[in-house]
Amino acid sequence: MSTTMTETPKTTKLELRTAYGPVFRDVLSTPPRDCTPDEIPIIDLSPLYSDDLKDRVELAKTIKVAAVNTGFFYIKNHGIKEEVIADAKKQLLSFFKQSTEDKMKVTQSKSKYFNGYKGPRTTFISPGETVDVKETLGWRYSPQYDPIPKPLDAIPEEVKPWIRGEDFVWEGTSHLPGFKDEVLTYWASCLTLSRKLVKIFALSLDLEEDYFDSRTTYPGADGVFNYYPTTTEEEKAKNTVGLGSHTDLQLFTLLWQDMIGGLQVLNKDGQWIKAVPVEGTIVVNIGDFMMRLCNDKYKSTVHRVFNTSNVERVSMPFFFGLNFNCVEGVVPTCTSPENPPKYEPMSCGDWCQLRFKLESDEFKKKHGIAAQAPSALIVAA
Ligand SMILES: O=C(O)CCC(=O)C(=O)O
Ligand SMILES: [Fe+2]
Repeated sequence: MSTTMTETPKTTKLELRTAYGPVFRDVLSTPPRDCTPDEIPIIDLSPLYSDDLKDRVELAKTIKVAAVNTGFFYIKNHGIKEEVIADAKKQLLSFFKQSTEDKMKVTQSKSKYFNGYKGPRTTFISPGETVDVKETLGWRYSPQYDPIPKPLDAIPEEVKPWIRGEDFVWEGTSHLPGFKDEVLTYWASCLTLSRKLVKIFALSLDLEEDYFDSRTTYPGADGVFNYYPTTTEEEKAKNTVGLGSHTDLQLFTLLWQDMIGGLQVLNKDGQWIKAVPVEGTIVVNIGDFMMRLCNDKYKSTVHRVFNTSNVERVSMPFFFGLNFNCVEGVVPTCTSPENPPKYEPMSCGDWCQLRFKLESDEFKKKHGIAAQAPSALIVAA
């Protein structure tokens, strides 16, 4: 006897942290699989550099398709030189290979604005998963390093309180030859590319191409180095994350990842898919603030990292957003009487600050001891 039954796929609830409190997503229990080219396409960015508006509009259409679909895509021919990336990666390794004592010279506890070093297993981005195994070094926007020169005596008063870069990151790494120079060269290249790419995003949302230009003069431009050590057998058995499930906060992220793999993306069906490394590309993903601006038309996609390989993995994300003092709600082309704004205007700076603070407060609450001793291994999560 045979019976036909349609099996409903099993799902679990994934809790995500947002500045407004937890939200939940249904996730299929089927194991992660490689992404298809439709889900995370490789987009040739050459038209970004074309003088012909038609080319740029075509590119905007392609990006729009990816942005409404998974919210993740790879870019090739992006214009950032291979040697700039290689130098940054070399500096990343020279930083993380130091002794804990040397890394702690730039500990994030010295920072007012979440700059600096966070040791392994000291963050906890996803409430329902384990602590994050990764180590991180972060630095934020400083006008003196902007590739578009900014006379420091002409910074508008309303912008000043929102400048988040802090010099202790460069002072505490000055013993590493070429570090500041090569890291900032990479950061400046990411910033230049982002300012070009945001124009394409503007076109894709039927805005004037220069809509975001005046809104990104002193932008959110956070550089991060991530180092994922190998996970122990015990950690693997506990499904320990390199970096737990989260969305990024700003307009979009440029994410350079090495060839080790481990990045996973939650697709529209709630299936985890692997964003397999593609040589010569950078991953782009949409952040929460973009999703707010376009009234959910583009998705801020959940992603996470597992380093289950037997070697270290590194990545270099760059988070790009509006001027932190810029208060912005849903843009005019993304709302109508039938589609009223779902979000109140808010400054990008407040939005980021709210969530960073929430994450660090919750870590301290749940893992108080480890928070005081950042290099400590967490035994019970
Ligand atoms: O390491 C990666 O591939 C992803 C990093 C990431 O998602 C982040 O730092 O926000
Ligand atoms: Fe991320």
